[in-house]
Amino acid sequence: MSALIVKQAYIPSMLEDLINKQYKMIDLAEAQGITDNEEILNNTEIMITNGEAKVGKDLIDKYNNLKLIADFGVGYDGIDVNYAVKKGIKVTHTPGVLTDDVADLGVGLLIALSREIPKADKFVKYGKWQELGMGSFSWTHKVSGSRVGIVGMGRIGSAIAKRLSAFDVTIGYCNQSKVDNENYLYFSSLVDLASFSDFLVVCVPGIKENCHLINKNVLKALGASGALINISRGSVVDEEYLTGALINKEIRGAALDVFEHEPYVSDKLRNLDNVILTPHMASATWETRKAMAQLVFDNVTAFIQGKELITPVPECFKVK
Ligand SMILES: NC(=O)c1ccc[n+]([C@@H]2O[C@H](COP(=O)([O-])OP(=O)(O)OC[C@H]3O[C@@H](n4cnc5c(N)ncnc54)[C@H](O)[C@@H]3O)[C@@H](O)[C@H]2O)c1
Ligand SMILES: O=C(O)[C@H](O)[C@H](O)COP(=O)(O)O
Repeated sequence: MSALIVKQAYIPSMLEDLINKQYKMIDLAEAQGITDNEEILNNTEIMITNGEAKVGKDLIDKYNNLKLIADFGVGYDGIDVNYAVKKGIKVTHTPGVLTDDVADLGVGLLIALSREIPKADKFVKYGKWQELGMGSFSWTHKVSGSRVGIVGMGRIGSAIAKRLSAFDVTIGYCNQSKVDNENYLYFSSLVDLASFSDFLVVCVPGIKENCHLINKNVLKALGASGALINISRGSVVDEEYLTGALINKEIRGAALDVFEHEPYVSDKLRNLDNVILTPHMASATWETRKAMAQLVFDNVTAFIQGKELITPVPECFKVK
């Protein structure tokens, strides 16, 4: 008999279909992933979840026979990976297959923010151009040749740097280690990187250590001509301070795909016109979601067949 699988949190139906075709999966997502059913708690070997869903010690301890937690997503900040690994439970995620999409959106947001594309679109659609005439839309800011600071030069950060290099920008970055590219300027201080940057693009994981990494000091250093782009995790940015900084024009603007209390976004932030807000959709294309679903399925299958896992969460860098 195949291993018992629980669906702990939201995953797309294409992944459910893949799993259900071959295995038996119990849907606990609607009950917020919690059950008291002894049979499920004693027999579940595989949990499928997403990286933001809370899979902490208490939940892990409820399962007596859990062997694999398969995360639909590259980020695994919701999962207590250290505790799972201590208990001999393996964790997999979906790195790589979503890198292009997240980088594409990051670059798209940067350009849309700087050239004020959403505002310009509304200006034409709502008849303002016809009403006010030629030259009535205010000038925007240039992207080509600017200075871009990447916070976290991993898979996604590097893909953003590569794309932006075609715009002749100067790339600076902070990372846990220097990368092998002499064209990129390494900064050991995030405040110095922010001072250097016209655009600061956040690409680090939402681990505890990175909570409010982008804080008052960093935003002050970014300054009135600087803009923030965040496509990583909402927890990395002090959203309350950022909102004030945007209101007071301490920074020029922000483009955010992720928020501290998703899906809640404060009225203050939503009402600003120097922000672009998207609903955590950086990896949400049909093509990428299909590849992510397949990778979760392949990891589950490798586990069931006793083969090496395809994309285990790296042992060297765990959420504490
Ligand atoms: N918006 C979305 O839908 C979406 C989609 C995919 C990924 N993400 C987020 O993007 C994150 C990055 O993904 P990735 O595949 O590039 O991961 P990655 O592990 O390849 O890269 C992360 C990089 O951040 C660096 N880093 C970590 N903490 C740092 C710090 N304090 N200062 C400087 N550098 C630091 C690491 O050295 C690493 O190079 C994920 O963890 C996830 O949270 C968001
Ligand atoms: O970490 C990730 O991979 C992303 O945040 C993930 O792709 C987003 O998934 P969602 O929250 O849209 O289900």
